[in-house]
Amino acid sequence: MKIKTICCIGAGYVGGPTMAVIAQKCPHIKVIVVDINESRIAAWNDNDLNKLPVFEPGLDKIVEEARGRNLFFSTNVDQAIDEADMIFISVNTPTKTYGKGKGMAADLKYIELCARQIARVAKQDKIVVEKSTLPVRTASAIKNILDHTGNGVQFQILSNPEFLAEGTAVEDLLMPDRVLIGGDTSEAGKVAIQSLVDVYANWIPKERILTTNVWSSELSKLTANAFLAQRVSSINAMSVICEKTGADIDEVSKAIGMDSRIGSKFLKASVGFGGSCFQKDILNLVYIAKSYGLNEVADYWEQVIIMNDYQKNRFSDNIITKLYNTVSGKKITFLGWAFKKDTNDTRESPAIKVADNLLSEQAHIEVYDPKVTEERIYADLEYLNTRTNEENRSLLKVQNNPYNATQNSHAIAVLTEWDEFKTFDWQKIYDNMLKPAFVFDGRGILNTAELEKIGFICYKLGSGTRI
Ligand SMILES: NC(=O)c1ccc[n+]([C@@H]2O[C@H](COP(=O)([O-])OP(=O)(O)OC[C@H]3O[C@@H](n4cnc5c(N)ncnc54)[C@H](O)[C@@H]3O)[C@@H](O)[C@H]2O)c1
Ligand SMILES: O=c1ccn([C@@H]2O[C@H](COP(=O)(O)OP(=O)(O)O[C@H]3O[C@H](CO)[C@@H](O)[C@H](O)[C@H]3O)[C@@H](O)[C@H]2O)c(=O)[nH]1
Repeated sequence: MKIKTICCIGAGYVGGPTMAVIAQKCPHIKVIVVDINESRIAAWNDNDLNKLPVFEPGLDKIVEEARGRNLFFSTNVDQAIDEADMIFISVNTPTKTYGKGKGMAADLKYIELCARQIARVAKQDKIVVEKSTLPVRTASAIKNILDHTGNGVQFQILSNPEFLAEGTAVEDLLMPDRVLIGGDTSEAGKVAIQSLVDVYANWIPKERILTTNVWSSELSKLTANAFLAQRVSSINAMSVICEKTGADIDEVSKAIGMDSRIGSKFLKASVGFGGSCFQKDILNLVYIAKSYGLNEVADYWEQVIIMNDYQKNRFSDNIITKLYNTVSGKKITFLGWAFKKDTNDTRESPAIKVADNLLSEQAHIEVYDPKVTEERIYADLEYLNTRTNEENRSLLKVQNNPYNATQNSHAIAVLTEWDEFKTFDWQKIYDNMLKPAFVFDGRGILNTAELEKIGFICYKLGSGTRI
């Protein structure tokens, strides 16, 4: 079946960039991205490309090229469903915050709402593609809803998990390591799989398009994230041993990463992993394992999260200890709030937990992040519910200039690895700080030897006493 019109429900960090790239690479396909969030859609349609709701290097150019030609953003979900031959579901699947599975299972209510809406609206056969990350076997629930509440039309369900990482979304979409498509093994299922293969084949070499059964595809997404997060927790577990022994985590990473069986990627020690996916997906995996009675498997994966929490708390504890066991009334500057560089996304960013810990010790924090807005930072703190909004606003200030943010500070904490931090005038920063001036590099990006020459007292995560 040749696809003429695609609809994507959910214009977020995945739906927006993914559909923009499909539209750019497939000018013969009309792509309509819909969302119930009106302000988000308005931002996707804004003439000022700096106002796109997702910041990703290179995305503005792609949107500029395709928008209005064959890429459209709209709030009219029904119309887009009706028009499309293929519907991607790319809505959020956060961790449940209520009821059974609270704090562990994925909340599938938005997925179910989409399925019910598709069933109600569709008057012709459709291919429904799971783009959201979902627990294994969700496709059967979607199929059930579609078949029982639909208008008698035929639906094929495909799983096509997204592997893009934020900050490199465009690159990842243009040249993915692989595209994974899972579908039914029936004849109709094979036709549906081929239709989606044909879409991607417009720019992706065929050998990189992998097809599997639907359950393998769903489970591969959770598995990939669990393995990636496990590597970060593993290297972070070694970082504390480095600090105790005088080994250096960057040297250890390089030494083990050159072993081709291990590989060099995802071995950068940090203040902890963040982002909307790793924690959510591992908790989901742990929940799935427990639901099958596989407690040892659940405990194994849960340890990845426990280690990550330890790393964030250890970082704030260390700041308190080094600042003579009290940060009360002291100004600490945060460089970075985003969960990684080159994104404005702050979901599960380690900066949030580190800030919360320090604010509970009555520290005064000033934050500088080149892309994250002030409202976002306050919203992140408010969500924790540790103290009132007014208290957060009086203890934490947001600055749009790093030199103002560091003025009269006792200490600087690097929470995100933004490249520009390396290019600051560190002498000027030092001159305007209180002494002794401390730097806590939670991302291992600064040249601590140079900073020490200036006079800073440096803590670099994973770097022990120098012999
Ligand atoms: N963020 C990533 O880097 C990433 C990467 C791979 C996979 N994923 C997965 O992709 C999915 C989406 O993630 P995201 O980061 O894009 O989320 P997001 O929160 O940025 O976007 C989801 C969008 O869906 C919209 N939505 C929810 N219910 C809707 C409905 N019924 N009708 C129309 N719109 C609706 C929301 O308003 C929101 O704008 C999740 O399952 C996530 O795990 C995310
Ligand atoms: O060596 C490393 C690599 C990453 N991180 C941290 O780990 C987190 C996640 O980083 P990354 O995986 O690069 O970004 P995400 O956008 O969260 O992407 C992950 O999650 C997505 C959502 O499921 C998947 O699609 C991607 O394949 C997967 O990499 C960030 O806080 C990073 O700073 C480290 O601390 N050290």
